[in-house]
Amino acid sequence: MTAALLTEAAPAKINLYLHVTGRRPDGYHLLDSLVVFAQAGDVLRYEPGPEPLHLELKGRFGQVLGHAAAGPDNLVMKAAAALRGLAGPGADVRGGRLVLEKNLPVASGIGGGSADAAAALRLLDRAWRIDAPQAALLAEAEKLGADVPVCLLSQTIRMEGIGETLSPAPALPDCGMVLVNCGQGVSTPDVFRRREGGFVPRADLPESWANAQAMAETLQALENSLEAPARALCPLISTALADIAGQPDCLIARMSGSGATCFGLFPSAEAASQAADRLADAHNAWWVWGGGLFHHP
Ligand SMILES: C[C@](O)(CO)[C@H](O)COP(=O)(O)OP(=O)(O)OC[C@H]1O[C@@H](n2ccc(N)nc2=O)[C@H](O)[C@@H]1O
Ligand SMILES: Nc1ncnc2c1ncn2[C@@H]1O[C@H](COP(=O)(O)OP(=O)(O)OP(=O)(O)O)[C@@H](O)[C@H]1O
Repeated sequence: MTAALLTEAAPAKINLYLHVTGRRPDGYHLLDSLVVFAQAGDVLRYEPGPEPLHLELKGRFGQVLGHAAAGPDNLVMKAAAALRGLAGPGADVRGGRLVLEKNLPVASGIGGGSADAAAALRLLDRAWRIDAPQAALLAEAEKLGADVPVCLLSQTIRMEGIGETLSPAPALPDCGMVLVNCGQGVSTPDVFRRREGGFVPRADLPESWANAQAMAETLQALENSLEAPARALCPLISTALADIAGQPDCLIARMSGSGATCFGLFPSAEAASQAADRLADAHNAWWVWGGGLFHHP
């Protein structure tokens, strides 16, 4: 198998809006969200070999997860273990080295760990010749985390239920995106626990938008229901949102997922990249990225 086939992108997930629409008896929250993926992401590589499967962490945020985090608790290794259970007689399950280039901040609302788990499912399904049906991969993804099914597909999609109900999204216009993370990890369960107030209805979306401006107008009327509790835990979210919104050409600034990463939408990838350069100059310890959306090959 060529190197290209043994490499998988794990793009960042961004919730353009996120409504908490209800709560299940087991405590999990029902959501309605428009999910897109950015060209920013982690990268997973696999070198098959005779030794037991193991994981190495590289990249700016590899250290944050720490050495111990390359063990069985890493979502990549959990995904590999789940995939072994799907292997039929024609499969060629091997050991070897997985290398995770961790470019995305950890516990940051852009699904880094979920994207890594999804990338591991896609990559090892191919490399080990398991060729599992997509429904079987989605079922394993669901067990690994609420965001893993959407990350398995890594395409613009509407996400409902607790994350498992995926349906086609409106056609997106061309646009650019800036991502800003202040460096403070935010725990997803803590943010859900701190949420106050009632539930928010499912959004009413058009079939498509004529341009990024029109999409931003729709999003202005929607919300991220987790933004208030996340701001209470991490006040720098408010600074990040104000700084993104203050950039020329910014159409809207919002928080993704359970935070703390915030995004801004721009009319083009170029405008986003210029805004990112300015934001990075102003906050050189923060993680800042600007560019286009990820389109699944
Ligand atoms: C906030 C989002 O990022 C939006 O895309 C996701 O819903 C969170 O997805 P995730 O990080 O993969 O979440 P999981 O690892 O499955 O769950 C972490 C914790 O978040 C809470 N949780 C998560 C998803 C959900 N729909 N309702 C919840 O209440 C639960 O307390 C759960 O124990
Ligand atoms: N490969 C991984 N990358 C990042 N975190 C991982 C990984 N494997 C396990 N984890 C654990 O998962 C926790 C959540 O990290 P992650 O980066 O996925 O959160 P998040 O960006 O808030 O995700 P979401 O948007 O899905 O809520 C981390 O605190 C970490 O301990």
